[in-house]
Amino acid sequence: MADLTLRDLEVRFPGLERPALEIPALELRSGEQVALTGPSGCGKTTLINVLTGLERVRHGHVDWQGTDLVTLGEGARDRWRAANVGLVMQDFHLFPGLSAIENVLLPQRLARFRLPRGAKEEARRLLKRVGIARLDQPVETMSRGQMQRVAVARALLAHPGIIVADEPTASLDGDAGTAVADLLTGLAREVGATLIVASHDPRLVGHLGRVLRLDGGRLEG
Ligand SMILES: Nc1ncnc2c1ncn2[C@@H]1O[C@H](COP(=O)(O)OP(=O)(O)OP(=O)(O)O)[C@@H](O)[C@H]1O
Repeated sequence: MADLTLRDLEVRFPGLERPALEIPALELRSGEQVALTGPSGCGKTTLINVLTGLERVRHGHVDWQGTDLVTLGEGARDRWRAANVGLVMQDFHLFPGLSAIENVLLPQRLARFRLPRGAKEEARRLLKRVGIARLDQPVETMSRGQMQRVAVARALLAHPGIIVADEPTASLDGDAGTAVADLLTGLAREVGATLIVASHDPRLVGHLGRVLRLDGGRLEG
């Protein structure tokens, strides 16, 4: 579903002497589970933004199964991301005032005129799968671990071939972090999605089949 071929990638930002990212070649197999680690400022978030089409690339190729994100304009990248990528962020990005199930459904509500058939049933199933019992509970009354589990359910609703998480357990304590780490890896495996996780968390990195280390914008090893 989601083979990646990355070539000659170079990302520069104004004010930085060296490229923020410089990766001659990288390949991921469909269904692979990959951790992205490295010291602060090494380029993890930039690489995630490149792989999900959030950051426009001017130099190189970012080819997901024949779709080179470098050739797409912003609108086309947004549509590609909505169809192919489930995102989980460190600080959840949930909407306060909406319930758990409304948060799971929100991206589909915004992307389409009306909810696709079966979306509500799938949202209920996913919330149960991630261990959320009160589907109508307003998210701002939930624990941080519960909030992240709602965000994991939301990321999976459109059945993405690629799941990308940026420090998904960084703001969670012991058991909550372990639960989210187990869910992300277990669910990605269940649906056959490629999983890419930027993380320092050994609870999570230890679960992933492959570890990519960035240092100064370059991959080590
Ligand atoms: N929009 C931008 N403009 C200028 N410099 C940027 C921009 N975004 C990132 N950078 C710089 O690029 C480098 C890589 O940043 P990035 O956020 O990808 O690192 P990171 O590995 O995710 O760090 P952290 O672990 O602290 O989140 C840093 O030197 C950062 O200051």
